[in-house]
Amino acid sequence: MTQPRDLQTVSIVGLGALGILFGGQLAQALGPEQVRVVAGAARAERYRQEGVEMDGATVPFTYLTPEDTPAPADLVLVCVKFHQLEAVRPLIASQLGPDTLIVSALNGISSESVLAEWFGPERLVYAVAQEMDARKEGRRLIYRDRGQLVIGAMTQDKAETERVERVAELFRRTHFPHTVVDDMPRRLWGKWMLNVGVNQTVALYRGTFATVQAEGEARDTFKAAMREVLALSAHAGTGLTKDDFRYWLRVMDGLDPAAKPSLAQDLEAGRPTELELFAGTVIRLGREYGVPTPVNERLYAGIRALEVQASVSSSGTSVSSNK
Ligand SMILES: NC(=O)C1=CN([C@@H]2O[C@H](COP(=O)(O)OP(=O)(O)OC[C@H]3O[C@@H](n4cnc5c(N)ncnc54)[C@H](OP(=O)(O)O)[C@@H]3O)[C@@H](O)[C@H]2O)C=CC1
Ligand SMILES: CC(C)(CO)C(=O)C(=O)O
Repeated sequence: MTQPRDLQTVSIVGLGALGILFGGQLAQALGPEQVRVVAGAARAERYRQEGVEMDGATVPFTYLTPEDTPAPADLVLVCVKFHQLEAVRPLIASQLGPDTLIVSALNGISSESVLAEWFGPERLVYAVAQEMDARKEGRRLIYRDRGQLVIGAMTQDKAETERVERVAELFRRTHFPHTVVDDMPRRLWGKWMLNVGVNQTVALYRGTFATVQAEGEARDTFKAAMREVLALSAHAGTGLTKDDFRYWLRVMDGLDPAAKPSLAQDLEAGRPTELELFAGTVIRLGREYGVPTPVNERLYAGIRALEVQASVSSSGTSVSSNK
């Protein structure tokens, strides 16, 4: 049997904060021809005209549409928001050859299962994006910390471990910041626990990371929302412990106090948020396992109300474009 070749070409789907952050680092190491950004015709044309900027320079990507894709990619890195996943399904499909792998940088515990259902579980390498504070403003990436992608196998399956190793080899070769872990289900749930706490609390309090880094009501809410995920984890068999809780608290305390998590960025910009991925999922799982989730219910209601306010105040203007 022939071994799949080393990963050489990467297609980025979703050129936002993480797409630029990750794609920019890969393009620097692999060269612009090897790192392609895939989009529909109108978006691709905008990117070709305007480009995107990281660290004060235009990132030299190759921009493709599904129609002008010359050959499949070795790896597709998915960097859209969860509610944009359905719209980019054909873009991802257009990059796939027999051995193409898919990594999802999305937050939450759902995107990989959706992608596995669409494209086959044998393509997936699970990942968690952590320790960055990135946002896209116009064509520019703004960040203080680059963070890293943590990858790992969800099962003991040898084929899955080999897939993880193929991606790890690419990351080592390109000096891409990453860690390979052997407890990926816990990592996925741990990062989700952090997002449930920090993304939602900062959004509700209309603050920054500083809002939850200081002792007080907001930090208490942040921790209480995370504790509900800890309780769910015992039922889901993902084994989050108090040590995980403390680890993710330290990760959050290390973020730029002046920056904001992605959900707060979306709310402020009047864009749809990933609320369903966070409180929406906590509440649903709470009902399933018989675990009370009052803090997430409060966060859900509060953020929904702010979303309605934001869409009313921006009515008449388009809040997001899927073209
Ligand atoms: N920002 C962060 O620091 C972190 C984010 N995450 C997670 O990573 C994921 C991505 O977040 P983030 O990078 O912040 O999101 P952004 O909103 O910055 O980026 C998403 C990008 O997807 C593009 N897009 C939307 N719809 C389409 C479409 N139909 N076709 C092609 N492109 C499309 C948009 O491009 P355009 O701008 O051209 O419209 C947009 O910029 C989320 O799940 C988030 O929770 C995880 C860790 C950290
Ligand atoms: C917590 C954080 C900032 C990751 O570093 C994040 O995941 C987000 O902004 O969605």
